Amino acid sequence: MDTEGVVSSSSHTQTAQVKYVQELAISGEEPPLKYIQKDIVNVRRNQVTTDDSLSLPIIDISRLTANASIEEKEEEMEKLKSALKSWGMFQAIGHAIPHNLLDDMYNVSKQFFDLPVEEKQRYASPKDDAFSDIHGFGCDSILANTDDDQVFDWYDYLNLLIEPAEERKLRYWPGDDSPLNFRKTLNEYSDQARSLSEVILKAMAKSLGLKENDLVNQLGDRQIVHTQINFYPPCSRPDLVYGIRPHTDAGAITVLLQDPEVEGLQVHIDDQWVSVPCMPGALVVNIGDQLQIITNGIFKSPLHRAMTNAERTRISLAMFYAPHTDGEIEPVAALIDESNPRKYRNVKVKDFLEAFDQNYLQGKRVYDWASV
Ligand SMILES: O=C(O)CCC(=O)C(=O)O
Ligand SMILES: [Fe+2]
Repeated sequence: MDTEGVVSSSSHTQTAQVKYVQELAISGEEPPLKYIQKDIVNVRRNQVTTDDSLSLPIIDISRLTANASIEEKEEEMEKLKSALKSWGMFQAIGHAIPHNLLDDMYNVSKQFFDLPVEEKQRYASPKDDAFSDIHGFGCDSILANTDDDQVFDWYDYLNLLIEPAEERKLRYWPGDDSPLNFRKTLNEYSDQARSLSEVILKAMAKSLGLKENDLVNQLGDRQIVHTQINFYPPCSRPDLVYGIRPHTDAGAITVLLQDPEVEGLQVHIDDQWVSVPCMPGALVVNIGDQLQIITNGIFKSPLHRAMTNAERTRISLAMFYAPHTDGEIEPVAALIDESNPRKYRNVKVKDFLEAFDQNYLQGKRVYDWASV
C-alpha cells in the first residue's frame, strides 16, 4: 500500500510528486492511510440525520426580481432571510440561467477530468501556492502547507480565477479545443452566475432593511470570482474518507452547481448533518465567512462537507464571490445595535485569508479569530 498517497514520477511539470485521487481510485483498493480521516470513526457524530423535517430551504429567485408582485417579493425575501439566518444555505430555483447551460457546464467539466492525466497536468497547480491562492488542476497532496500529519481529501480539482479579468492566469485554463468549448462555456456560465449572485445579494440586503446595493458594494468593483470544479472518484471505503472535509467557505457567497445525479453535499445544522438532495436545474447557494462578518453574524456561514460513495464519480462546480484581497471588511454599521452588538472587528482580507488557511487545516472556524 502506498501510505504516503504520493508516488514519484518523471512528470514534465513542476508537480512531479503527485498522485491524483482519480488514479488512486482506479485500483479500487482501500484508500491509502494518508486519506483516512481521524474524526470520521466517530460514527454517531458523523451520521447523516434521518429527520425528514430537516430539509434545505428552496428559494424561488423569480419571485425576488422585478417581474414579481410586491407580495411575492416580500414573502420570498422573508423566506430568504430566515433560510440564511438558520441554514446559511438554500437551493435556488427559478433563476434565469438556462438549464442547458448548466448541463453544458457540467459536461465540459466532466470532459476535462476524463482527459488523460498527462494532459490535465499541463494545467497543474504549482506546489508552493497557499491554500486560498491555488490555481489550476490539483489534489490535496500538492499543497505546500500540508505537513506530515495532514490528512488528504478524496478529490481532484480545477481551480480558476475568473475575475478581475486582468488577473486571470490563462495558463491554467484548458483551451477551447480540449475539452471542446471549455472556455466559452465557462465564460457564459460565469457571467450568468455572477448576475445571479448579484440578484441574491440585493435581495439579502433588502431583507435586512439595507439599501439594495449595500452588500454588493461591500464586495467592491474588483471583486474576486473564482471557480473550483471538484471531482470525487468512487472510493471503496467512503466511510473512512471525506470528499471535502467539514469546512465553511471563505468568501461572501458561493453558487454551487451540484452533480445532477450523485448526492454528496451535506450541511450541518442543529448539530446534525443533513444531505442536500440533487435537484437538476437548481443551484445551491451558501454564505461564506466574509459575509457572516459583513452581516455582523446575522447570516450564517454554514459548515458543510462533501462525501464520496463506492460506486459513482461525483462532480460539482463552485463559484466563489469575495471582496478583493487588497480590501478590508467589517460589519455593516446599520446591522450593529444594542440587540446585536458588534461581533467582528475590521479585518484586512489578506490577513483574514491567511487565518482562514491556518484554521482550515486545523479544522477550526475563522470567525473566532475575527471576533471583537
Ligand atoms: O461538492 C460539493 O458539493 C461541495 C463543494 C464545496 O463545498 C466547495 O468546493 O467548497
Ligand atoms: Fe464549500
